[in-house]
Amino acid sequence: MTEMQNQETVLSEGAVFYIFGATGDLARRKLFPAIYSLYREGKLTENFAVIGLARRPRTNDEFRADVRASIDEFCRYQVQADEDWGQFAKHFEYKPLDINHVDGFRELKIQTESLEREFNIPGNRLFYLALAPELFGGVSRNLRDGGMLETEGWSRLVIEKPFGYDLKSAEKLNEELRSVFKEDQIYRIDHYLGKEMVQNIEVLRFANAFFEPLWNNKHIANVQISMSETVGVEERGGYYDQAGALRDMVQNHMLQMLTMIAMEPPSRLHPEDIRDEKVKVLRSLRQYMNADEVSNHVVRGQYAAGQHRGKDLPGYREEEKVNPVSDTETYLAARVFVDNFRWAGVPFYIRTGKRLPVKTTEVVVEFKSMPSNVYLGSKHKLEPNLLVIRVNPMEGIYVRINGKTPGAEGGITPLAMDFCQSCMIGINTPEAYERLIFDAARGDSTYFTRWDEVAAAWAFVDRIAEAWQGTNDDLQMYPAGSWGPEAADQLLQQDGFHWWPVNGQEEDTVIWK
Ligand SMILES: NC(=O)C1=CN([C@@H]2O[C@H](COP(=O)(O)OP(=O)(O)OC[C@H]3O[C@@H](n4cnc5c(N)ncnc54)[C@H](OP(=O)(O)O)[C@@H]3O)[C@@H](O)[C@H]2O)C=CC1
Ligand SMILES: O=C1O[C@H](COP(=O)(O)O)[C@@H](O)[C@H](O)[C@H]1O
Repeated sequence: MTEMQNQETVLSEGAVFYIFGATGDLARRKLFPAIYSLYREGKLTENFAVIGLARRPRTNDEFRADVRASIDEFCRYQVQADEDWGQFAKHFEYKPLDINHVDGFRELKIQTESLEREFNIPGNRLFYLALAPELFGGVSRNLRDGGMLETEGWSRLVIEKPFGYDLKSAEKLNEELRSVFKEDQIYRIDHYLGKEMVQNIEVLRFANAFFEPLWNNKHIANVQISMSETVGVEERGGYYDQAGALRDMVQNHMLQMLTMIAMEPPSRLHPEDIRDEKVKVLRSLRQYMNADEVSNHVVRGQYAAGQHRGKDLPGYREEEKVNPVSDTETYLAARVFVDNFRWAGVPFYIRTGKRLPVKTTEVVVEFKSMPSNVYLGSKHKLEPNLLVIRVNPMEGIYVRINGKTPGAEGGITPLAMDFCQSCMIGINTPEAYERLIFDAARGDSTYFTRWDEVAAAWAFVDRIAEAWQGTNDDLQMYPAGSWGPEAADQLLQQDGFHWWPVNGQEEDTVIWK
């Protein structure tokens, strides 16, 4: 199924899932727990198998023990009883394989056919590459040359970011994949698109009569997308030092969220119609024409040594596998414009950073203020209405309106209408990877990025990267545990705005009042 959105709630047909990189971090923390959750919820029935692949030797029993340990540590469901575990675990096998050797793929074919017979699976094959992107091309070719794509069912490739380093390398990678798979067989993961509240943006916008008529430059003053993280680069210093915040977060997650906010209503709720509208937004992004424009609109920073909740934290340059004189940005804020009819003149402010005081992802839509002085006198300044979509880790929707101050003569106070989804449903909502693996298996590509989206996002990001090349004049250091460079605040002050909520809070999560 490529065109229509598949609304199937159970994977009735069954499939073999191949986890390339089965001994790695992503498989352990996200993929195995996601598969278990799907099974526990009945979305995967008994007609599935999982084959873990990596170079390290493992017996099937050792592999199943690894999978169990990962579920015990990271899954939102606990394994209930040994019989249940045995029933689930028998679907897992391991094959040691170096992706560079085609012989291993021929053996994999034999193993696959045996599992397909055992579990009554009609030849559907989902190849999940939890591998470094340099290996994607080789795996694809060897899947073809080893006969793995000769099947009566479907074959799909799921790949992780980063999708290239810039537009040129992304094009090359895409050509390698496309020499084996068709575009509609390729599922490019952006895990933010699997998040509950990111998917909710469409519903909020298109299912509520009171948002869509105001959703334009006549009524919206600005949009803010903030993704702040308390963590540093952890053990990913080698990768991150090449990527930085621009490639790690902006090229994918931030621009994807921006497209969800800014896109036109799709003609139908079909994957290609939705993706058509998203790519139009990416193509409408105003390109910075030179280094001056980049420095006027983009702030980059890097964390220095600092403190968070009384704990001393090292600077970025002291992190493992990071170049001690690195200029890589760990913080980025930018003023972005979507130059189309709906959004002309509305700034979209985006910011992301590591080692900030709070872990939170939020989208704030700030509406234009009412002309208060007409009826209140100029001494009253009304606060603007806000719509806040709280994505992560708290999920919810906050709407701020103005109301009469109780008991006071003529007083006006901002009131909060705060829907805390996490408080009502708890953290037991499906994780992004659960949704995305399930969507890929049922052939729904809505929340995966199409090649033209990836290319348009790189074209935007490349201009910034090029302007930064060979100079670090504008790189601002900020203490770990702070809200990043002051220049990011000035970016908004220049336009008469400020970041919401006002910075400086130290709580576990941002508090909206
Ligand atoms: N970890 C995360 O949270 C996220 C990761 N990603 C992306 O996902 C991908 C995987 O990340 P992650 O799991 O962290 O990486 P790891 O380094 O932890 O794992 C890499 C895996 O690749 C296997 N591997 C390496 N070379 C070969 C080879 N020649 N043949 C077969 N297997 C090989 C390794 O196993 P062995 O050594 O046994 O061969 C290992 O299982 C990367 O592209 C990363 O950027 C994206 C978002 C989040
Ligand atoms: O893709 C990435 O995302 C994480 C943040 O994801 P979240 O779901 O925890 O908000 C980020 O830490 C990482 O650097 C980046 O590669």
